[in-house]
Amino acid sequence: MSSPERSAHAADGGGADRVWSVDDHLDDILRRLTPLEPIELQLLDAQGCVLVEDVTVPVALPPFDNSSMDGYAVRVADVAGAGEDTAVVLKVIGDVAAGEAQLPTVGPGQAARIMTGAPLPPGAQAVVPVEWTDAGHGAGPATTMRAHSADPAGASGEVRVHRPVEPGAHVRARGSDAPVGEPALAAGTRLGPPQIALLAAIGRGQVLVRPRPRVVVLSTGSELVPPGEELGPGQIHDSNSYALAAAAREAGAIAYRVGAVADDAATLRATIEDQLIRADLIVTSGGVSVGAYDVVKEALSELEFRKLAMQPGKPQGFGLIGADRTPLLALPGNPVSSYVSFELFVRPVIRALMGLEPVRRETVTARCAARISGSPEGKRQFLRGWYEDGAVTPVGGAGSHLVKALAHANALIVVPERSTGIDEGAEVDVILLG
Ligand SMILES: Nc1nc2c(c(=O)[nH]1)N[C@H]1C(S)=C(S)[C@@H](COP(=O)(O)OP(=O)(O)OC[C@H]3O[C@@H](n4cnc5c(N)ncnc54)[C@H](O)[C@@H]3O)O[C@H]1N2
Ligand code: MOO
Repeated sequence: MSSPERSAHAADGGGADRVWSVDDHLDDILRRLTPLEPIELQLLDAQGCVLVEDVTVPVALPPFDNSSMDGYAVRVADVAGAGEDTAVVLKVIGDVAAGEAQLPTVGPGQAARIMTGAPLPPGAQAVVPVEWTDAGHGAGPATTMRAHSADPAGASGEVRVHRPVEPGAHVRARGSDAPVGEPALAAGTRLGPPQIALLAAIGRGQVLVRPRPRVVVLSTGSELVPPGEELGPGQIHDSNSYALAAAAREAGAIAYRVGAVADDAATLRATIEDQLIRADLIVTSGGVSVGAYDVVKEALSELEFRKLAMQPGKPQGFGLIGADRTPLLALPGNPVSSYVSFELFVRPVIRALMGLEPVRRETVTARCAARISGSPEGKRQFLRGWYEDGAVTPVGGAGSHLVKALAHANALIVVPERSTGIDEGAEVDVILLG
């Protein structure tokens, strides 16, 4: 936080007239949250979640010595003298396919056909790839084995081996990936596809994680109609509930979008109370300013409604509601304001509930490709921009109704409280979106 902001905040003191800085508002919200209780989830349901247990390897990975090639399991001494012109002839005693439980024993002068992933049979010490043999066909070097169904006799007869092998060649030793008892994943690890692969490989069907928060999103406004429906006089399409639900999902939450609620405090209150049963977090848009129809304020008097030193996103509401003290963030209704507010406050809340760090998006420094002017002094302004190759170009103006420009931006340009603009070519902080 910059020092001018601190002093602005200090000057405001506490109380209802206090103007909150962006950082103080977020810190205050985060301070009043507790991460969700860990639960056991099936592996795929745990994707993206944070592990809260240390997982150790219960069975060796791989669990048995197995072949890394399609070929022949052999005794090393038998093929020591094999060469291009001095093929060694071995008796083929059977097939070992992946999943085979009954293994033939490979004796001196013998070989077993073996497939990738199949257990190395007793007696064998290495695998000769099929390309180093005649595959049992009596001709020159083979490139492949014929399918067992087309060539069942290939599992018997003789094979000519053209090259020697070292002990352990083309064999993946038991425990060579992870021995029994070794730490597999530590508590605090976020489970992406590779971590899920490891958990599945070591046989874990479910794991203890912090779950994804269930986020109920609802918009308020009697002017709102869903996309897909015709607009009547004075009506607009509800874009916020869609944007916020999409953003919640992208942040890792399970989002439930509730249709727009009309500007009626009793209806809004009843709708929110109905939703509490399935909510770890409620996000509303609209109805938090100073108008006569600003129903969120009216319906949710237990929330704290604040003015923030930011643009867009000045009016914000926050509180814990219902018996379970469910956090509720009431965002302003202007579409850009609600989205920017989501990025700055709701996304960190979702991540904090999931135990994910860092909770804030990455900020980089960029060269400003065009002059920015008219930023409100004393407020942190978040302009939409396109960031590429270390430079950022403003997209659209500062208006908090400019949804199209928002859709063509990939970053938020942060104009600090002390500045009223940014010179072309000057350095500026940029929050990267997506
Ligand atoms: N006299 C004042 N008026 C306003 C102030 C102020 O300080 N004094 N603050 C302005 C600022 S800043 C903002 S932001 C807005 C916030 O107002 P609300 O949160 O009460 O939002 P609404 O009035 O419900 O709507 C504002 C605007 O956004 C449109 N909207 C609302 N919901 C949606 C939606 N789901 N999808 C698309 N568009 C939506 C709505 O139609 C309005 O145009 O207040 C300023 N006013
Ligand atoms: O502060 Mo409002 O959020 O500009 O549009």
